[in-house]
Amino acid sequence: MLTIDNVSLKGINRPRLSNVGLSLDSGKLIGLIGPNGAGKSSLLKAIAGVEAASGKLLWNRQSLSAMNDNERANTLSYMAQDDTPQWDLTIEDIIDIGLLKKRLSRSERQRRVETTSETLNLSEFTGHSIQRLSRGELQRVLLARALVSEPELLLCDEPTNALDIYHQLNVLQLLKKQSEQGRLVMMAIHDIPQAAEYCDELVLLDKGRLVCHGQPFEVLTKENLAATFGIHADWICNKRGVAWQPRPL
Ligand SMILES: Nc1ncnc2c1ncn2[C@@H]1O[C@H](COP(=O)(O)OP(=O)(O)OP(=O)(O)O)[C@@H](O)[C@H]1O
Repeated sequence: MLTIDNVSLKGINRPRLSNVGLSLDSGKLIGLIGPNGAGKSSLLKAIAGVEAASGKLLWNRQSLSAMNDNERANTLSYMAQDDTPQWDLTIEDIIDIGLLKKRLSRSERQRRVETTSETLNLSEFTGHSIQRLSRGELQRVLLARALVSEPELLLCDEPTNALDIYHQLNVLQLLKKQSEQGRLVMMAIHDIPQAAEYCDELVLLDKGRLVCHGQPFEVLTKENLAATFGIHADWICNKRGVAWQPRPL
């Protein structure tokens, strides 16, 4: 269980996070939603320890900030938004970085890198330099680097934003599966219908504040969508499923 207690992070004109408090259970896929600048990335960075925030961040009652590098690496993985490594390394080298702090035999490392690579449809790029990949291919490599250590807590900042629709669905199903295996998976996501369909719970942020946390139907109310995104959205149910029609207020 992740406990986020009164977490704040300073910004330039206004706080990036203001007294955010949440309890999130393992075994769930959590979607972080909110408009640009709401604080989604800031919250993921604070949990990952990339940014030093005030307040408490506890993983199973143990302080994340008190963990040493090895303990942290054995607990969580963080996939940043739009990370662009400049090194001329192969995709296997990059995925293997996710195992740097794990004490595994060479063969076990190799096995895990291969399996994760296959899961993300990256096998055809074996031996390729990451400098020759498209943005979407690179995004899948960076997700593989986060997944390969099989972390209890997986933090992904917009893991699908550069992907084609096939790979978006593949990654969402994969993250869902990770949560079903007992992990806590948190992802920032802008696609509201996908967030509603795949996530067990949503966390709606706006201007660094927590607006609402709950099941998708509890969070995606007309009032919340109007107040945070400035949109009016009708959810339409018909024989083909559920669609939504957003328009500016
Ligand atoms: N390093 C930084 N120093 C100061 N302020 C920052 C920094 N990074 C981001 N901010 C500000 O903090 C606020 C929250 O940014 P954050 O990146 O967390 O938003 P977000 O919800 O992830 O947005 P987006 O949907 O655009 O990715 C924004 O107003 C942003 O301008």
